Amino acid sequence: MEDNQIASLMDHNGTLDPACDTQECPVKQRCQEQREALPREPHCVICGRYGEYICDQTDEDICSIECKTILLARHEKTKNPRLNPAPLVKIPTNDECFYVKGNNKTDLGGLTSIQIESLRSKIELCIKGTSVPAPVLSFSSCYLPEKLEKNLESAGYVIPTPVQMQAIPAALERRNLLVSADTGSGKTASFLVPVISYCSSIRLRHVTGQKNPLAVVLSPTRELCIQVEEQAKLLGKGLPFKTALVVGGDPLAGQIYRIQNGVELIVATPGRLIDLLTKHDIELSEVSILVVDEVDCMLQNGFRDQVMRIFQALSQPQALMFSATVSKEVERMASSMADDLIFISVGKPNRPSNSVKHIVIWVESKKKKQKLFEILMSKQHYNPPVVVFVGSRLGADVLSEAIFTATGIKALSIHGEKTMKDRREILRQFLTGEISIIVSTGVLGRGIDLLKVQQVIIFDMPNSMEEFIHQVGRASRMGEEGTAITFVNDEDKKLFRELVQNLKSVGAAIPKELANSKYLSAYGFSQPRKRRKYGS
Ligand SMILES: Nc1ncnc2c1ncn2[C@@H]1O[C@H](COP(=O)(O)OP(=O)(O)OP(=O)(O)O)[C@@H](O)[C@H]1O
Repeated sequence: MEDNQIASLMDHNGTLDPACDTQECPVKQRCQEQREALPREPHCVICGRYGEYICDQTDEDICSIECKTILLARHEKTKNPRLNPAPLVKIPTNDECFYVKGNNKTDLGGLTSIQIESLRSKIELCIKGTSVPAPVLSFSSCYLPEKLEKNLESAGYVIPTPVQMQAIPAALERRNLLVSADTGSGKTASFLVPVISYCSSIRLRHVTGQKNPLAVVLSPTRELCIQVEEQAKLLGKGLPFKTALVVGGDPLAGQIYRIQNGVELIVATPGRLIDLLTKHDIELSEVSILVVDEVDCMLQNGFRDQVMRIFQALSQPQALMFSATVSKEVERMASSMADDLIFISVGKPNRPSNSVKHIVIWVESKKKKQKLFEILMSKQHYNPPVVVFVGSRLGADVLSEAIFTATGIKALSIHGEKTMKDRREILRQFLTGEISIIVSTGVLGRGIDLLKVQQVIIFDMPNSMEEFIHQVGRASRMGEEGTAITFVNDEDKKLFRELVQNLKSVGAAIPKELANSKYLSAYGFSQPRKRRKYGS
């Protein structure tokens, strides 16, 4: 090894190697020679192994000369993106043939920095953070395991969506991310692709030993967890990638058994995961990625303490945080949780989806049912399958029965009081077209990919504009057109200001009762003042 290479690597104690005070232990040349990091030890910023050394030029933790070279090349590339990507390295595997460049790094796809900026602006990508990798135009530029690429293709994912173009390469570089993108824009695969890629590459490198979980996805509802786990299974098919679902309602024993038999990913609701960790011996010390889906909801009172407990129980995992609605407050909390965070936002943040046609109807509470029945019986306005959102569990049960009695259309209700078995069965019937109307509380409001939903009816306005945006988002996935019909009256006055702003931003008509409401100005929204002329 060159003297200057040795001199340019420092271990964390300021000596050459922490394992011995003498210079007998040579500096590790190759990343494969380095061991995995133990809890609370530094991680190599390139490959995630034990970050035994500090790079003298960047002050970052690295495990070997090899990773230092990649790190410096990466810095160089950010300064000069025209440089050629490093050559491909083929690594031998068991049943899986997959290629990595360096250590699963993405390349710049030959794009110049001007092209990168122009691409970002075309797909309305807004980035905050340092050394952000370039977006990719295809999944193949990410050097994913071959089988993962095939699975993406089989799932119909031909090209990445805008959020995937930027979030996947950044996550593959093991960066902490906060991502805000429209409902239905493909955020789930934005985190699952890097998770599956990371987990399977670790397993392919270390074929023996205990298979402790390597990644955790936290989601607020059981339905969402089920959906994420199903998508993870689909995309991870044929790879060394097993999943465990940890949610309330399903027997705990089965969940523990599955984890103890070796899984790569746990998809969990926070409460149930804490339950599992406190009462049972589940080893999470190897978890290197924590995904917090619906992060705005997860950092609110109620979930925040649980999420923070899980985060602190892990050893400095890479944090990937996603939602369609990310406020400044969430941005601040996320930055305090994760170092050197990249904030990616796609499109106009915190706005209802543009692909949804909005119809807002002013209707007094006691007339809402009648109005709903009229819509459901009108050939022109009823566009099944439909999700009707209401504010309470009882309301959901009562309304679903009333719909059947008044219109003859079978409707089922779904809410947190129903058993997991019932909730699964109702979703199954809905997805297979056996029933065309679901009346739901907020449980289906977030994330659930009700693929064929054409119409959402917001019967009761939710408590916040964020929830409204998520509920409306169920009507349109991947830019397909859908309709959201919202009932509004004076009982929703607290949301008038934000509602009007949001509706204006997507060009929706505003009912005159809402536009002229005294509560608009009472809650701080007023018409622009006429300019007064001075001096005449
Ligand atoms: N690259 C892609 N090509 C084609 N379809 C895709 C692609 N990525 C995702 N999809 C599909 O788009 C739909 C919406 O994706 P997804 O559920 O991940 O949206 P989301 O952004 O998480 O929405 P929400 O905020 O509502 O949770 C899904 O049916 C998914 O299978």
